[in-house]
Amino acid sequence: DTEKRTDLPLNLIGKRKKNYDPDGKKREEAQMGSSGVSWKLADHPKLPKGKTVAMVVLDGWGEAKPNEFNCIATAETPCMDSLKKGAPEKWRLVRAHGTAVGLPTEDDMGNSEVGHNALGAGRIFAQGEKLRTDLLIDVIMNSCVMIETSWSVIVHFSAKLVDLALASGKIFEGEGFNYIKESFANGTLHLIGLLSDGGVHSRLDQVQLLLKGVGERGVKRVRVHILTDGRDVLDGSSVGFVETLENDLAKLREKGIDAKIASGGGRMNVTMDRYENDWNVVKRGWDAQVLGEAPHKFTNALEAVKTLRAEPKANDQYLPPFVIVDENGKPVGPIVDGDAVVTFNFRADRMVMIAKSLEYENFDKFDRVRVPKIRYAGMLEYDGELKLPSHYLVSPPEIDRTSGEYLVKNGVRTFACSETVKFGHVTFFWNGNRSGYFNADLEEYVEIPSDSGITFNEQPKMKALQIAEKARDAILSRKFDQVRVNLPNGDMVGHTGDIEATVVACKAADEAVKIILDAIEQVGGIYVVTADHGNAEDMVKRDKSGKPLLKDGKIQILTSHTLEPVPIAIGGPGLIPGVRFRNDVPSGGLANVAATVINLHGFEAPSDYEPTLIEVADK
Ligand SMILES: O=C(O)[C@@H](CO)OP(=O)(O)O
Ligand SMILES: [Mn+2]
Ligand SMILES: [Mn+2]
Repeated sequence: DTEKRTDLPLNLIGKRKKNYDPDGKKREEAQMGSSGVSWKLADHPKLPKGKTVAMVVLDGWGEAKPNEFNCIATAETPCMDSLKKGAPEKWRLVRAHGTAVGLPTEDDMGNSEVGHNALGAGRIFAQGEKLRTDLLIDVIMNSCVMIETSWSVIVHFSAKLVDLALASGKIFEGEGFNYIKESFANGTLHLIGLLSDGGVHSRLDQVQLLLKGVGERGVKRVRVHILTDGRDVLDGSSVGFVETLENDLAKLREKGIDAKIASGGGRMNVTMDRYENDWNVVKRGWDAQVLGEAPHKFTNALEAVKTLRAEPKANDQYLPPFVIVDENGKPVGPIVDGDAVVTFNFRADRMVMIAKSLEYENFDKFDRVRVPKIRYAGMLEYDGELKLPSHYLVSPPEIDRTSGEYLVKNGVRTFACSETVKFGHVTFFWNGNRSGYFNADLEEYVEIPSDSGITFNEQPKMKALQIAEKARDAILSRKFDQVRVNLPNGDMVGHTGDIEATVVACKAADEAVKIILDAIEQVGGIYVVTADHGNAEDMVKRDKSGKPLLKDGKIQILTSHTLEPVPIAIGGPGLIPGVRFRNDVPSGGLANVAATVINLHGFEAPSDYEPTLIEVADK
C-alpha cells in the first residue's frame, strides 16, 4: 500500500527571500533567478512533444571493470546489459563525482544530493576556484543567491559555503551565531552531528574550526554528541575521528573551557534517519542527547566506541546509542533549559527530522518526555519551504530554475516515485532542495513505505518491484508526460558492504528497469536510464594503482560511494530516428542530463543549462 504525500506545501514558488543587491540595478540584472524569469521554453526544432518520458535513476550504479567486487557485473542484469550492448550511439558514460557535480575536488565521490541536484537543475553548482570570495561572503551573510552570469557559475555547494564562512570568520557574525551565543554565559553549547571526513553530510575539519571559534568567543561549556559514520568512510575510522576530536576538546580544556563528548551512536541507528522512515532512530538520539539516557554508559567516548565496536557484527554505521557519564554515573551532558544546540551537518536530508524534534512545539512523532527551552541553530537551513530550523549559521545555496519547474510551467505532467529512503531524492533534491509541488494539478509524487528497523542486506530487493509497478501504471495511464523514479537497491544495499546481498539488489533493480521499459514500449514513449553516482560496482577499498588495499592481510570492504562514472541510456519507440548521443561533449556529466530530458519532451533547454547530450542526425 502506498501513500500520496499530502503534507507537502503546495505552490511555494518564489517565496525565498532575495535581498542581495550591493550594486543596485546592475546586480539585479545579473540575477536571472529573481524577477523576470521567462519560463516559456522554445520548441525544439526537431523533437516532438507529447511522448511519455520515463526517467529512471539507479541509485549507486556506477560503471567499472568486471571483477569479484563489482556486484553489478556479477549480478544478472539482462536489461541493463542490453541497453549497453544494443545501440552504441544511445548508451554512454557521464561523470558523477568531483567538479562535474560541483564538489570541491576530483577526489570527492559523488552523492545523492549533488547528483540529483545536477540531474534536476541542469547546471553545475559551485566550482570553488572560480568563486569570488568577497561576493560570496556577502552572499552567505545576506541569505540570497549570487549568480555571476559571466562565469555561468552559481554558488551552491553547501560544504563550500560553510568552508568560506568559517575561513572568513563570518560564520561567527551572522544572525544564527548571535542567537546561540546568548546562551554561552550561563548555558552549555551542544554540537550534534556526523563525526566524519566523508564530506557528504559533514566534515570533521569544519567541526574543529567551529570548536576553535566558539572557544575564542566566550563559550564556557561545550558538549559534543557524536554520530559515527562508516558509510562515507571506512568502517572502523570512527576510532581515529574520536581521537582527533578528543585532542581538540583537550585544547579547549587547557583554556579553561569545560569541553567533553556527551553521547554517541551510529548514524543509521541514532538520529540520522531521513524522510520520516523511522522516528525511533531520532528518538534514540533524543534520549541520549537530550535526556542523557541510553542502554550503554561509559566514562570515555574512545572506550565507548572501541568497546561497542568489539561486539559481534558491530560496525560504525549501526553502533548503539551511548552516553558518557561521570564517576557517579551521572550523564555529563544532557540538554537542559538555557542551553544552545547546533546540528553541524550541512546536508539536509538526514537533519530535517532532528530539527523538527528540537524545534517544534507541537510534536507527536515520539514522546520527548522533557522539552528543554534551548536556542537551536542548524549549520544550514535544512528546508527552505518549512523554514526549518528558524536559525542557522550559514545560509543555504539556492538552486533555482530547475528542469522540473520549467517543465511543469510548460505543461509537462509529472509523476515521481520512490520508496521512503529515496523519496526525497527524486522530489526534494531533484527540485533544488525544495519540498512540495510546483503545481499540484500537474504533478503527483508517490512514496512507497520502506522497510524500517532492518539493514537492507536483509531485504535487498527492497521495494524495487513496487516502484516499477507504480511507474508502469503511471505510464500506462497516459496521465503523465514524465514518469520519474529512483531505484535505491544498488546504493542502499551497497552501503551495507554485503557483497552477496548487493548482487541480489542489482538484479532486482534491473528487473524493475525492465518493467518500466516494457511499459514505455507499450505507449510508444521514451526512456532515459541513468544513475546518480557509483556504489555497487566497487565494494573494496583500493590503492592508487587500483589493487585491493590490504590491512592486516585482509581486504577492506568499501561501503561508500565511488568516483566511477555512471551509464546513461536513451531509447524507446518514441525516439525519432536519428536521435543519438553527440560526441562533442566527451566530459559530460549528470548536469547535462536535464537539457537532454527537456529536449526529449520537445523543448529547447534554457541557454545557461549545461549542453544537451543528444543531437538529431539528418539521415
Ligand atoms: O545514505 C546517505 O545519506 C548517503 C551516504 O552518506 O547516501 P546517498 O547520497 O546515496 O543518499
Ligand atoms: Mn544516491
Ligand atoms: Mn548512498
